[in-house]
Amino acid sequence: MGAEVVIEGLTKSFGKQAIWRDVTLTLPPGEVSVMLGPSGTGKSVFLKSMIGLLKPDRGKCVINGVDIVRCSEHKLYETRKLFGVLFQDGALFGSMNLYDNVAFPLREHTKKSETEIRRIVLEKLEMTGLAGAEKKLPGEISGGMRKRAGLARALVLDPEIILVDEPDSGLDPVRTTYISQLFLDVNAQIDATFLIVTHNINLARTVPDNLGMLFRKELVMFGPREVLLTSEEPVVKQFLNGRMDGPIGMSEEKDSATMAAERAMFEAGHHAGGVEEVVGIPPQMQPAPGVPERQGARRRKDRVMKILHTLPPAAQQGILDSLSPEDRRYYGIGEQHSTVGARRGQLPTEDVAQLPDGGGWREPQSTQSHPTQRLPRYDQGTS
Ligand SMILES: Nc1ncnc2c1ncn2[C@@H]1O[C@H](COP(=O)(O)OP(=O)(O)OP(=O)(O)O)[C@@H](O)[C@H]1O
Repeated sequence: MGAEVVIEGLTKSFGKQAIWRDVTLTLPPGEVSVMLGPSGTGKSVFLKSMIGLLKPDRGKCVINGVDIVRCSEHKLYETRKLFGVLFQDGALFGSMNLYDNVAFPLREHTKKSETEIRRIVLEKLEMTGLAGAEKKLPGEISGGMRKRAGLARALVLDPEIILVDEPDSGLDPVRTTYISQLFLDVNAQIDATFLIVTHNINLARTVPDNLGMLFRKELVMFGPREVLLTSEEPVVKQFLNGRMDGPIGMSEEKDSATMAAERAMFEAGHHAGGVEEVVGIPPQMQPAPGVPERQGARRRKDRVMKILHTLPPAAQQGILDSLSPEDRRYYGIGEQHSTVGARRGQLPTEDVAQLPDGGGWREPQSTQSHPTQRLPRYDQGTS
């Protein structure tokens, strides 16, 4: 199973320029999470901070009991081995063929024989759909293949956590969907914890278990996908619909005068961009046929069912709607709970979290106090 990553109060600035502050979230083990955010909000800085390539000013990032913000160089070096990172352009060595690129971490960080290295490299190339391409140079292949080769290389040391920086950059929407499918297939096969940073709306809507968003130098929200996909928070709605109408401006946050002037313009009929406003929760992409079931998805279902009553009503409804008849029986959800609105957004814990004895994913101690970080609490009878 992938490692859990617990981030608390993480804050980063460069000199006087604050990038983000007090970021608190937990990446649940083996689940796929996506961090959204307008350009320049520090998503890449966030990834680099998680692997200790940049040093946050304060806060914690704890992996397997090691806080990588404060640990020794030796511990940091050891903990980094848990990560596989897929950089935007694949970060391949241009002069090496794909085989040598993928073999590189094994030759650098292990004492494995060339026979063993060959077995691993060919397995990872196969897993990423690159069997037969081992002699190609990065310059001879498409952007999508370069990304898949970068992913193959990220996989050779059997990572527990995979970080992906803007997988869609330079890819068309179809290739972006193919690489998304690959992430889910790989997740199903190795059960690693994934964090993908992106501004791709389709990917955000259909791929992750959890969604977060950085804006105004803060984590606006982080929680189960259903929470952000049904959120009424203006910045989240604007971003997920790719429209001009909202707090996000051309280069950064809009001031209130600009926002009011633009609002008047849109109300007068000017197109705010984007297509029709997309509402609701599209089904999540699944591993391809023949690929094992995602263990992370199974644990995630248990986890969200336990915190269901703390989530906003629309998110509760979305989660209930996604349950199969077997799931409903397993969690003890009766027909009377098919409409959350009828219960004014309050599902009593005893009705929604009847996990069989000893079964189900145990929520880690550290996350119990913030199942959906930075969200207002919704268990106060909000209708
Ligand atoms: N090493 C650095 N030194 C100083 N400033 C930096 C450094 N790295 C990043 N920044 C600044 O941090 C801010 C956030 O950058 P970052 O690349 O993380 O944003 P992003 O959200 O990933 O953007 P995009 O979506 O456009 O890739 C930018 O203003 C950038 O100039």
